[in-house]
Amino acid sequence: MALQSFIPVHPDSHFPIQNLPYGVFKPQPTSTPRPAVAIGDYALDLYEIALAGLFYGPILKGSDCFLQPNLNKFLAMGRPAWKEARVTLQKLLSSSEPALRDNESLRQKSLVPLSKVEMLLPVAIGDYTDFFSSMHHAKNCGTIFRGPQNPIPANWFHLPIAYHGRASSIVISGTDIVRPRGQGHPAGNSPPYFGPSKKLDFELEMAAVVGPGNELGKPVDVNEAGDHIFGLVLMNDWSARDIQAWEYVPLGPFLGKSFGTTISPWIVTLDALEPYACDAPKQDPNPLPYLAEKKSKNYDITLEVQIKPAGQEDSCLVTRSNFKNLYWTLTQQLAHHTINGCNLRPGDLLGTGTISGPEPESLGCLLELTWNGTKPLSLNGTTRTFLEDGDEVIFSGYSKGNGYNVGFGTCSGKILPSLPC
Ligand SMILES: O=C(O)/C=C/C(=O)CC(=O)CC(=O)O
Ligand SMILES: [Ca+2]
Ligand SMILES: [Mg+2]
Repeated sequence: MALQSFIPVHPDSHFPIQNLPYGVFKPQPTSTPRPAVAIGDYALDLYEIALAGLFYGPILKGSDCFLQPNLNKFLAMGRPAWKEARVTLQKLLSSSEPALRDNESLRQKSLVPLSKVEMLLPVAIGDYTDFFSSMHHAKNCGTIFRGPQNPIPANWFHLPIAYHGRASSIVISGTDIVRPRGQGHPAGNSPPYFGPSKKLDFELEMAAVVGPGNELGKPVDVNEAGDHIFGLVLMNDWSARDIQAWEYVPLGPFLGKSFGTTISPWIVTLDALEPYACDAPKQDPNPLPYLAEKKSKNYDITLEVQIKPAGQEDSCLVTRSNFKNLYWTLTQQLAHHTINGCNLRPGDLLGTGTISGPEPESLGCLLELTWNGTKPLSLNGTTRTFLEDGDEVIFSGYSKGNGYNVGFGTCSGKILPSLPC
């Protein structure tokens, strides 16, 4: 019999007791931010649980890590603390445990309906890096941007390629995105144009939230890199393809990406995802020893993108992919990031890169789905090449258990018109 909570959880919910993802919320507009885990339709306020003395384990007893306005302090404590918290919270919320179940005043204080809370960024993100780890995405983008001869760069099979993103413009799901303005790729010999992007896109990604991190000059071993990853969120690396195509040579993405990146509010821990671990694809050629792992692991997480055009009641599914499509693993990404001595810090965000699968219905962005705007998609009676003002893009992700989902909720954002030129 599966573990059950005393709080009723619908079988379609993303937040059963097997999940317990971490977020930060405000119970009321004037309250200070508080760490929480999601359970069914509620946020369990960890500030109240800590004040009530219910974290009784040797690491978390008396700790102020849940009295903070973000999760950075808890993340810095590492996997032993994360495991202890999970054991404590699964016990506290289980149907057989009276401590919270039978304490009405604590239940009133600590269980807040999700429909009433404002979710915030769960961590203070010091640095954000975005990888490029799906081979299907690399091949399609290479073909579109550089032509069909050698679409995948020679270095791609030897190292997880990445660019440094902009942490300041990472926003929480539900935040509107203003269409960026910029210089667009000129056609033929004409000069570049300036104006609102005409090729605004989403990128279906996930991102790893870094735990303890490493000291400057001390790389993380690839076989220990898992202990440096607290969990995963959904991420939309919004991309202006016309700006990107013109600016990216030779230093990579800049203003075509840095106007906004959206993440989902609940961090699903690697411990909750462990039952969905699967083998990563075989790598050929073998990576260099510092990237060769004893066990190369992905996760079976279904990922979906819906677009809801302005004024329409219903959203329309535009793609369905899976995290297991990634070629470079999270642990290889993290080890590679530190191999030169670069230090990662608690709360840093590592995007996986766009997660495209092999099938035409599993491509992770409109650049690929519409082949750079040449093959429009049909959407509930209308069509799309790139995003239009008023479009809302909604990502969701989940792993299916026996009678429940370990899910990520949604990651959404709506496009607002650009500023006047
Ligand atoms: O092929 C290129 O030049 C770049 C493609 C991307 O947009 C890269 C990116 O953001 C990484 C990714 O999402 O996979
Ligand atoms: Ca990206
Ligand atoms: Mg971005």
